[in-house]
Amino acid sequence: MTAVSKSPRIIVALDYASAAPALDLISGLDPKTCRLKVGKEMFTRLGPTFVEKLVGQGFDVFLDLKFHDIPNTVAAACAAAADLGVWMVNVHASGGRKMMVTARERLETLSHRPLLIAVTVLTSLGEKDIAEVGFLGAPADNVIRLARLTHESGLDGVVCSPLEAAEVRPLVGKDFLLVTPGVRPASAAQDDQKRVMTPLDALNNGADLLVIGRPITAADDPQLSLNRIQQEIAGFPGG
Ligand SMILES: O=c1ccn([C@@H]2O[C@H](COP(=O)(O)O)[C@@H](O)[C@H]2O)c(=O)[nH]1
Repeated sequence: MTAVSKSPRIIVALDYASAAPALDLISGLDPKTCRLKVGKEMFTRLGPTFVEKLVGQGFDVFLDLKFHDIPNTVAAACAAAADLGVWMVNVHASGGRKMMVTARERLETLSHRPLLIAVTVLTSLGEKDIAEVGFLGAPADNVIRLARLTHESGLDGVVCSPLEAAEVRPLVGKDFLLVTPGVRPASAAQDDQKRVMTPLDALNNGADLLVIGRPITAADDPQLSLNRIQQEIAGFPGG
């Protein structure tokens, strides 16, 4: 497992329909004070060139494409992501041990090896949702099971909700990254997220990195909204 700096703790999820508003926001950001996430929407619209542009500006870029396929396909996709110079990539833990191990081993052959993490249970899913797709138990039970599997597979961390961070932490040690979307300042709308916590509560509960999108990107003044979140966590080590 690669030791990683947990600071800056905020990863801004750039979920925009075009490059212009994203670049407008980024123009006021400092790579030393926040990281960026490119997800399915922007990657599908703008492709690898957009990702390389952000990397070229000095940002740690989390390419959040949540690969889920047979081991060979996922490993090749992770290697393609690594070629873009990104800081972190992810897969779905439910793709299984062989898939995660194959992806990790493939990345280990490369000169630039991004961090590799796995999604446990999407933060938009609640108890009823996961029962409907056939998962037994509460969301936290499934997060714990998949976090253990991810840890055993030698990955660098997991995506989970901040609600589960305290239960997962003792099972995986301090260096295993807990990357948490489902983060909402107290005044923000919950949107389609079901398992949420405020930024400061998330860190106090054991989250390492906070993925925050709409509370920043959909705000009237995104920069102000980000500044407020940064102030909220400023007293937390590395915040
Ligand atoms: O379980 C997950 C995994 C990924 N995400 C992604 O994080 C951001 C959250 O955006 P908000 O606007 O702050 O809700 C988004 O890009 C998701 O694709 C997640 O929310 N939950």
